[in-house]
Amino acid sequence: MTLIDGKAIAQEVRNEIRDEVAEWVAAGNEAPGLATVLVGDDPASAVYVGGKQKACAEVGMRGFDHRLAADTSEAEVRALLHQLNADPAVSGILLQLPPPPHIDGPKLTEEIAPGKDVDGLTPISTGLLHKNLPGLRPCTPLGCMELLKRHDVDLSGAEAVVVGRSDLVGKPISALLLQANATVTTAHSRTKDLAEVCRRADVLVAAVGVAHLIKGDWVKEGAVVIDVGMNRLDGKLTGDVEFEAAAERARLITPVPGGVGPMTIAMLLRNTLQAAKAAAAV
Ligand SMILES: Nc1nc2c(c(=O)[nH]1)N[C@@H](CN(C=O)c1ccc(C(=O)N[C@@H](CCC(=O)O)C(=O)O)cc1)CN2
Repeated sequence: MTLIDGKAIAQEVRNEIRDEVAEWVAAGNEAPGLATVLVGDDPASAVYVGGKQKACAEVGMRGFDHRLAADTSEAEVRALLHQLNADPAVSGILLQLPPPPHIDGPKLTEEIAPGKDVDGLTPISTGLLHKNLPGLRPCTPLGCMELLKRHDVDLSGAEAVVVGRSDLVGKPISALLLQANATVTTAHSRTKDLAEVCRRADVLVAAVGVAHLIKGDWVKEGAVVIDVGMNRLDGKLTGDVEFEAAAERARLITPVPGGVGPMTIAMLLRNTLQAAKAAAAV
């Protein structure tokens, strides 16, 4: 079994982006700018947004860090998103999820201009993804695909099973795997005999958000296992897969932490650079 070191691969990607940004700026262009919008004081979200802003600075991008009080109204967040849409210094915008309960995160995300949608979550980006047209793709699914690519996993004709159907991960990763010519099954909470469905996977992606739901003996011998889960169990961060038991059967497997998670921010930087370049081309 080989461990997929997401932390190291994310660092490689970040180094590549830093060089590309330097080249872009040396050619006379403005540095790309990323605006993050965080509503409320969820501690995990604050850590993720802090990580995004820090990563931005490290690769030479400009950061616009908007932190709004937990009782900010939807109308106020919408107004800020519109202001950022109109700001030429801002190449990419994201609304950190989940927002407080009185705010409809997915609905407000729709207010982000498609060209600045670096989370790839607006209906326009979703349409472009499913049509396989150029556009911005969601960061975590992109990160999973990058891990598979950097480990030379041949997806053509492979049986891929994705457990989870969220807009953030499950649905877009299923679409990306299909575009890479895998035979894709999207499983979910109503799937009958989930164990048997998982056992046929050459590539198993767990993105369901339930700690250790995927048992070791659900993993086919020699499979590649990508664990997107990020669950707190007894104060410890853990994935959706029973790691030790799964690792005995898998050929390649991501750990939690240190697997898919760090790739999310690396891919966000890549999307921001892509958005800046696309904006300059029009
Ligand atoms: N607007 C968005 N909101 C959320 C997204 C997103 O892509 N866009 N994804 C997640 C949170 N997230 C980024 O926002 C994120 C999650 C995890 C990591 C990460 O590096 N995890 C580390 C462990 C960190 C820890 O100890 O807590 C790892 O897995 O090794 C980065 C970003 C939901 N919201």
